[in-house]
Amino acid sequence: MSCLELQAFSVDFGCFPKFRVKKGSGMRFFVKGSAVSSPQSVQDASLRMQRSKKTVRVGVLGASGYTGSEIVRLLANHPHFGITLMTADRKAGQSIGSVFPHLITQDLPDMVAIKDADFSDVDAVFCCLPHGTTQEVIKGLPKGPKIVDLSADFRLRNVDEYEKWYGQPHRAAELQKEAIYGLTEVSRDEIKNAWLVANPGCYPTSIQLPLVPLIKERLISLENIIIDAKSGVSGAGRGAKEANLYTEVSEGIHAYGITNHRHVPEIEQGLSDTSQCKVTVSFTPHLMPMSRGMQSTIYVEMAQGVTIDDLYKQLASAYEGEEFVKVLEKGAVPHTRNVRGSNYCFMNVFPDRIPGRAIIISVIDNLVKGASGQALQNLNLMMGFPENAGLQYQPLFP
Ligand SMILES: NC(=O)C1=CN([C@@H]2O[C@H](COP(=O)(O)OP(=O)(O)OC[C@H]3O[C@@H](n4cnc5c(N)ncnc54)[C@H](OP(=O)(O)O)[C@@H]3O)[C@@H](O)[C@H]2O)C=CC1
Ligand SMILES: CC(=O)N[C@@H](CCC(=O)OP(=O)(O)O)C(=O)O
Repeated sequence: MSCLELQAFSVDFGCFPKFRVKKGSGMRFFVKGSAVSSPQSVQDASLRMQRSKKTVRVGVLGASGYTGSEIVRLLANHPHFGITLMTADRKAGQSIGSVFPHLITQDLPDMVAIKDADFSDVDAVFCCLPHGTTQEVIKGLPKGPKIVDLSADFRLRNVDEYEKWYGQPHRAAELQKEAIYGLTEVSRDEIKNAWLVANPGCYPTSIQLPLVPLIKERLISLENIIIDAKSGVSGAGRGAKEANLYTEVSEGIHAYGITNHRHVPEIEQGLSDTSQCKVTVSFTPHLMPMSRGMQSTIYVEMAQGVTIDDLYKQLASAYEGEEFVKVLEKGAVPHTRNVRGSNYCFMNVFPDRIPGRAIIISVIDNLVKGASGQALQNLNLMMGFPENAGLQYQPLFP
């Protein structure tokens, strides 16, 4: 079968992706990116795709990492998004199943290096790369695909702040102006019209979701906000680091980034935008001996005359009708284990024993609502699909 015949064959089946002959690898047939041995199996795979009715071609950059693989897991049940491109760095050339055996049943293209990626076959991209690398990669992409960037590279509007906190100059300052900060429940309308969304960090997501509605209604003081936050180790990514060895993180917890964690400016940017004046916070993250999960315990002063009931009512009304943010019944304590593997944020507010103060607890799965789940929520909006498409996973328990 010639290339032309192949193309005609693909048009007959009227589905994506088009059959491609992999560059430099001789004549092989590729359907949904995976090598197949004969036109008959091409036909079978094509029919499978047609039956799946997926219409949006998605690229996952950094599929061999934790957030990238979580995107792959979530998209397995997505009604409209199908993966046509996956990239890796050290693991380029490998299949997703060989790098992540829990994904072995996924019929997907092998991962390629970004320099070998064919972006003509994608309508949307999830960029799951380390910050710094991301700016260069996104700057170099062809115009067209919508992009959700999971890294921190486009989150801070002020590029000088980026340089200060990330220790390197911003290398795509012109694109920064076009990026929309993607805290879905807060910026839904802007996200719908964006082409580049900066997905929030995991800590900033768990912190801003409860604080934004309270600050908006001026129910808490903007001073003395104290945040004690805890993260599972997957928050640090899959790359091997001595500090993340089992022996270093098990059977104990420790604080890190005290007074200088790079999520501080992101949290302060979001809270200052809400209040229209400069908000500063005390933020201390901790590493917990668990693979995923995040809790933020936030200590605030209530505004003059405000009661704990006012805070509770405001949170309940702000998130009434929201599928992924739940204010628990009064007195119920949010647990990270109750949101594991899901896109939920559970929160609640408690009176402190010191009059006038309140304690807010917010939990998420750092890899889902804190990263890939929220990223998918955002891309659903950007592509005009229901926000919950592919995200209706119940939490894993135990
Ligand atoms: N983990 C989390 O909970 C959260 C992470 N994030 C952010 O999401 C992004 C991804 O994080 P995560 O998945 O945890 O990270 P991982 O370290 O697990 O994965 C990083 C991915 O990027 C690839 N990669 C690394 N360096 C390069 C490079 N120079 N060029 C091209 N590809 C490269 C890796 O490929 P290979 O493995 O093949 O070398 C891998 O696929 C980061 O910016 C992170 O800060 C955001 C919110 C939460
Ligand atoms: C446990 C752990 O190390 N967590 C990471 C934060 C998670 C994350 O990846 O945040 P960004 O998207 O902003 O990079 C950290 O503290 O740097």
